[in-house]
Amino acid sequence: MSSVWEQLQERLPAVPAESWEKLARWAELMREWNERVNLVSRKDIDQLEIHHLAPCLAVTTDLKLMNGARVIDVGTGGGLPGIPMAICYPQARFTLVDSVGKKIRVVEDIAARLDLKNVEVRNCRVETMKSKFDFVTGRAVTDLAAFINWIRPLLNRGSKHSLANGLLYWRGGDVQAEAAGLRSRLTRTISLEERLADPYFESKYILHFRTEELYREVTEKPV
Ligand SMILES: C[S@@+](CC[C@H](N)C(=O)[O-])C[C@H]1O[C@@H](n2cnc3c(N)ncnc32)[C@H](O)[C@@H]1O
Repeated sequence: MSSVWEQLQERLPAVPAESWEKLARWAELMREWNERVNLVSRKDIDQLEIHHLAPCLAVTTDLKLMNGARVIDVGTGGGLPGIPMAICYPQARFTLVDSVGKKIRVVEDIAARLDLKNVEVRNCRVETMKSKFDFVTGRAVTDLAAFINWIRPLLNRGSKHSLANGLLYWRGGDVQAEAAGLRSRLTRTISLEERLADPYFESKYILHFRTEELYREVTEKPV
């Protein structure tokens, strides 16, 4: 049977070949830190590569970034999806934000030990951030309506990358029902089950909303 890394490489052909070595080193550092700080649930750490890394890497199939793209990972926790994305997109600049200092110090250490020069970390609540970004990413932070209200002011409009500037949110469950309760319309729904050819990811998605859609949450009156 092929190793977990061979499986990932087969399923994720858009991950640059030169990224895999750093991704393997990242997994070692995550396991080392997870002994001390709860970044990934202890019972799930054996499945780190499949359950946590693979869904973050799945975005590489759809998202191609131009040089100098700016991405903010909000509620990054132990650095997901921010660190794996920073490894795969060295041409882009990543800001990783979390309100919990203990987690941010881990992310800082991991980024330094991986020599990721395109990563900046911030220990703050996202609502206090002022800079502008092409993309916001988030995974398992809060419900979509609240998240959209926090992050909308951080987004630039534009469409020079393969996806229009906007929000990429990793979400499981009945996302169509949740999205139906929003005024922002989904721009694209990426099925992780399809991208990763694995039934474990049934009902798990990466949701893309272009920036303009997020303004519907505040500018349109309810019908
Ligand atoms: C469930 S964890 C998910 C962490 C990571 N994204 C992952 O997928 O493993 C949610 C994280 O969001 C952070 N968070 C929640 N609200 C936040 C806010 N307003 N600003 C910054 N971080 C926040 C929490 O501190 C926590 O680390």
